[in-house]
Amino acid sequence: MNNHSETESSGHNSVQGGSDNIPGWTEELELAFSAYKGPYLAGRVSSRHKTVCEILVPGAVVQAGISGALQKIGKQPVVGDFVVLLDQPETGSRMIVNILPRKTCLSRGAVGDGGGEQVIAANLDTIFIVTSVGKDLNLRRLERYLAIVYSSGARPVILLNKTDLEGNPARLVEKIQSIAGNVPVVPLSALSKTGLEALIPFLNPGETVALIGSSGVGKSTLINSLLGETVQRTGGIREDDEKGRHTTTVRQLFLLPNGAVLIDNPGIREIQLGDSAEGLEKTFSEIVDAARNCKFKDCTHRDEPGCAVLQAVEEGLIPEERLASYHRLTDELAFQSRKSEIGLKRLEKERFKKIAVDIKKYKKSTGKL
Ligand SMILES: Nc1nc2c(ncn2[C@@H]2O[C@H](COP(=O)(O)OP(=O)(O)OP(=O)(O)O)[C@@H](O)[C@H]2O)c(=O)[nH]1
Ligand SMILES: [Zn+2]
Repeated sequence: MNNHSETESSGHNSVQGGSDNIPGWTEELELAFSAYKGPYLAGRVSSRHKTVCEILVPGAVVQAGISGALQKIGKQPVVGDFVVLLDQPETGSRMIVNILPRKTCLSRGAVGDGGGEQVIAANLDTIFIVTSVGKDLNLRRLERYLAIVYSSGARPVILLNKTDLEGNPARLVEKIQSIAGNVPVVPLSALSKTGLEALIPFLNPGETVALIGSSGVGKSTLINSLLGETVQRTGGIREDDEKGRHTTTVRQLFLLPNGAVLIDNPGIREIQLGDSAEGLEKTFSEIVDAARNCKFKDCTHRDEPGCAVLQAVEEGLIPEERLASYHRLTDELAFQSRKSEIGLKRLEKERFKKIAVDIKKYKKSTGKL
């Protein structure tokens, strides 16, 4: 507990200073944090704004800036991060000075020139991929989401929502299961609150679950149903985001009564395929298995002779559209990594340009020019 100004508690059970410990805190984190002696606090990032983060500390939600040293080395705290705060009672402020080791990491290939990956959220145990009956149901899109989730290290679970609108949900579950391997597929209706009990095994105390899925599939409705109340989703603070646009931010971390944490973050919802090479292999494991028997080691399974994958398609063991989807996603990945490589090269060039200018300045100042 501390005596600084704290965010007012608004009463319901989203994380608003209602928790006596840090949700998701583990013994490993305790150990990592024990290295810090002095006026340090541990906390968890519940939302991220341009320059400040909202942090859950035992019994409160506080705001903290990000230390210059952390920014200098390019370490950016994200939602779900466990962080070390330097408490500065004399100024009444707190500063994030380090990020504790991440267990899992949801990222996307950065857009723009920067290259590299952009981490969106950390320490997610499970990700609910939400889809719904009707026209949102798209196996190819689900494959894409699966690849993303696999590469994050979190466990994927597919939720088929709005089953109240479907006469035969079991048929759809079967269809999804055909591309999902061992990933659980849970039919439910967030609106009529049926089937929610099947989610209990994935909502364990201390575990963190995030939701992804297209707009309109019912993610907000599901969160509300799980929390058993209507959470205010409007009236958030307006603040500049990274692009300098105004966005409405809302509370993004919710604590279930049993101690499970739900994260609903716009950046997570909109995730694109990033650096998911490993994720693709897990998503299309039957293709990877078949590929072991291809004649050429670097077979692309398009038109090579002796391709075991094409053979499996020919024999009807692997659906043609499944291979097409694999090709589409691997092409996309190759394109993105080329793009970020170009971005990195450009960065490098700029860095050298700056060094050259610095040398010039130095020579000038020392009269060597
Ligand atoms: N029939 C039916 N409608 C549902 C169900 N769940 C959600 N809806 C409706 O679907 C619409 C979209 O639901 P939201 O919860 O806002 O969807 P979302 O995924 O949060 O959408 P975004 O915020 O745009 O990403 C709303 O009109 C909901 O009432 C369900 O189980 N059955
Ligand atoms: Zn092949």
